[in-house]
Amino acid sequence: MIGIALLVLAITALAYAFNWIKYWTKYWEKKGVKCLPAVPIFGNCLPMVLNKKNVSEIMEDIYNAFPDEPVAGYYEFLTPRLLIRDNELVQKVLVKDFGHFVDHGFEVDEKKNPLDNQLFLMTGNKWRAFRTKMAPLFTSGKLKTMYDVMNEVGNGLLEYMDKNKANDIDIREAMGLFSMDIIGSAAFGINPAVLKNPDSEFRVKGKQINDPNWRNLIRIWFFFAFPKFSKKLGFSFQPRAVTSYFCNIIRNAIDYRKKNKIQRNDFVQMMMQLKEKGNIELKTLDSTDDYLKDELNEASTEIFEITDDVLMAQAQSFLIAGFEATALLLTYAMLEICQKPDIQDALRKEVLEQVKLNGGLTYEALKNMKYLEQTVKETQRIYPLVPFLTRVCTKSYTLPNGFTIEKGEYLYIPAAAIHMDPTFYPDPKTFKPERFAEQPKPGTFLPFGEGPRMCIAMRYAILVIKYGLALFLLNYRAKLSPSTKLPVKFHNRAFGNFPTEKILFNIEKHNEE
Ligand code: HEM
Repeated sequence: MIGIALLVLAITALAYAFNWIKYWTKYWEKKGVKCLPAVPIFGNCLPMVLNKKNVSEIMEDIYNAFPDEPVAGYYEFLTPRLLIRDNELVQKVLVKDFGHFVDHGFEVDEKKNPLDNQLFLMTGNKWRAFRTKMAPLFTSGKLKTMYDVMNEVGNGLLEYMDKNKANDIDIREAMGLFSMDIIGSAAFGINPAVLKNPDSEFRVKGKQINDPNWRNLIRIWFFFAFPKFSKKLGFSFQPRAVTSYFCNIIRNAIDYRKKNKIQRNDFVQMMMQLKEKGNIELKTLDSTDDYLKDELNEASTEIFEITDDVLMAQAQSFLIAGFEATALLLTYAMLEICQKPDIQDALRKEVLEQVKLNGGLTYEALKNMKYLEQTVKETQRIYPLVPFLTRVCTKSYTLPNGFTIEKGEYLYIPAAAIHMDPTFYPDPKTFKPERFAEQPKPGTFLPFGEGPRMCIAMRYAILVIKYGLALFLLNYRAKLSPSTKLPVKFHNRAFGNFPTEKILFNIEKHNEE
């Protein structure tokens, strides 16, 4: 008898689950939004799970399937997301009508995981208050001060290259070490010196953060696929063991400065100053913050407490963001210029000219390197490290065609697919830095996002990348090692563009040619 009851219960539960899944995989069809067929449970992500396609390719398929639609439907496993296709609509969502799409749409439990209390994951007015206070870290004045420290790390990169020049050099490894030393020294005054000690614990832990192992993959999949459920499960956005290691290092740096009364114009200093204030009052905006100008009208007197935890969350997220993103971009830029000697020559010519005009590889010299800047942009177009932007609708919004995006619906902006659209970038697969001699159309170039929520550290990242490339080109010529497997393949199961194999190159010092 009990057996039969259990069987009936199980069948009923299965029927409910099946109906629920069916309901969700028809979400967009019911709203009249076109989409490619979705598989129960996996939505449109089955090719990613089966290691057949990465997320950029899946989104590109949907983007290309509906060329006349402003939006298309996408299912991230069981979560329906709206893909914004039309570039004018992209611009509205990110900039003009930002007030309807303020948040990134990740669900975190800050009480369980205090380190998730970071700017990228913050929402609403709290985000606005912290963004306003943190933006001044990246003004030209601050970047110039950081640049002096970067120059010291540059010597470390040259020593590393000299030491390894007889062998194949793993570009990602070299650029990863360089990026770590730069962010550690320039923003935190830590000097990890990983270029000298590539096997140090600092480097090993740093590498673990984005390692596409199963544990990391499942945690991140959950965040994207089941945002509310992952919050209930208390998942942390970053691997906890690694983040607590970096928190300890930052805490020690702060204590050391306090004890020895050391002052530096960097991120740690700004954190210490904020902490002394005790809270942030959200009334108006700093004049140095150029991203939030549209929002200036809204005066408010909300007060946000600045706890140790909230500062530590910002600090460790900055440190971690500084490790990998800049390193990968440098890697892909090198990959392209290694294969195109004419571009490499033109870049070196510009670097030499500017160094001569400015009396060295100065901040001003870098600012004037326009072809180098175009090369960085073209690299980001082809290899956007964040292949799609996320938003959640925070206030319902009606499109010109009458379709309404409801509050709480999740949105994706398929940056990688837009970057490969021949309407905006003719011959999109070919690497042509000159195409950026003209400004791209609004809403078509999104490597750092756009609008008030765009990458806060964009100018810092571009500075590091330009500096790393210029310094390298000034001293070395590079070509790909015959051991590098082309075309470079990317991890299908990760949410960023991570190469699956080493990209190796060989270098020659210019004065030795
Ligand atoms: C090449 C390097 C980098 C790339 C390509 C990149 C890209 C991005 C993108 C696409 C976003 C989301 C923008 C949006 O939703 O519109 C973002 C946000 C953010 N990035 Fe970066 N980033 C880079 C480096 C960095 C670095 C070095 C830091 C810290 C030092 C950093 C800190 C942040 C923060 C805090 C946010 C959240 C901003 C907010 O929500 O207000 N990024 N970044």
